[in-house]
Amino acid sequence: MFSLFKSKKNSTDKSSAEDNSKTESWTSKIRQGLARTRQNFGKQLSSLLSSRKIDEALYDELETILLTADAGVNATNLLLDALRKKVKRDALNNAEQLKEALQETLINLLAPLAQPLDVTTKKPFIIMITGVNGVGKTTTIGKLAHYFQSQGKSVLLAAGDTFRAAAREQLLAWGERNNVTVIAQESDSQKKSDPAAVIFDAINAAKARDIDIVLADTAGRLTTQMHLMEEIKKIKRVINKALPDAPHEVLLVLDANTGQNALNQLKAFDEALGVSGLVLTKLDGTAKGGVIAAIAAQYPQNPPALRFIGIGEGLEDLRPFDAQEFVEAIFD
Ligand SMILES: Nc1nc2c(ncn2[C@@H]2O[C@H](COP(=O)(O)OP(=O)(O)OP(=O)(O)O)[C@@H](O)[C@H]2O)c(=O)[nH]1
Repeated sequence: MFSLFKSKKNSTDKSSAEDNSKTESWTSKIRQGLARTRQNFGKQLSSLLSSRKIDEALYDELETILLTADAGVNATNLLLDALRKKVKRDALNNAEQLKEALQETLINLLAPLAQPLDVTTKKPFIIMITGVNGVGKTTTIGKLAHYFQSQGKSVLLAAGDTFRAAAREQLLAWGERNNVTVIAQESDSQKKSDPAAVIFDAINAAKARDIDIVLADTAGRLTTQMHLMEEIKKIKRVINKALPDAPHEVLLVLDANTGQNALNQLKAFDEALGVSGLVLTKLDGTAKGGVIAAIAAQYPQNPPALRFIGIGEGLEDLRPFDAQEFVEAIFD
């Protein structure tokens, strides 16, 4: 009894130690991933806030810093208004207090975006991945599959990007390495590519194999390519035929480098498909992580669910979005 208890305790200690080291490694990873934004935004802030009194000139400079970090006009105004109120209410009078107040204001703005994806409500849980060309859809699918597998879920991939041959190969290679089934059409150039049919087959395979999650890739498309926007609507309809009430999640992948244009992409894909969640990729490649604030401020009443953020090309470089963790990582 005692030894059982002891061994259990040891294993709990071990797993909590593992959890702690995982958290720590993610914390340092996210700091590293967001280094550019921190160097741009955090450093400018630090120099602005060091040894300055809180006056109109400081607010003006802060406005410029937020705008250059791609926070956009709405988010910048919201943040500055909230900050002014806080300064007044709490009678803040030094830069260090202002910095803390800004962190808090930012966390308040971003926190509503943090809505984790619950994949346990359906089985198989069908996730359709969309977005414009090159934003990182296929890479995100590899990372998501890795993430869900690490949570003990079984995953099946549908190579629905039949347009770009490399996307199919990318998924197949990933599936082979990680022992995940990938449903793809045969690489027979004579055959007409039909992304909807590939995803339809994948859903049936997932049902037959009792798989937890299907990740369906789709080809990149510009929102102005009307025929391709019609095609993606059709893919969604076909998914729904394969499994009523699916897809359970329409994930729009946005590249953090696209700045304010991300808002236009969100609007257009949402109108076409009804987007239920976002992934913001390549935050490591940009000094302008402020786009996240722009997304939050665009829909203050009904903020979109930012499910995951991508901070690198590696399999581990994707995590659920956490507002506090993010804000702490962009401050010096
Ligand atoms: N630095 C960095 N690179 C990323 C990230 N996510 C994806 N990439 C890179 O972005 C490039 C495009 O990624 P893909 O996954 O092929 O993009 P896609 O959206 O599937 O592309 P299309 O199918 O052509 O629309 C690749 O070189 C990826 O390695 C990220 O979070 N950080």
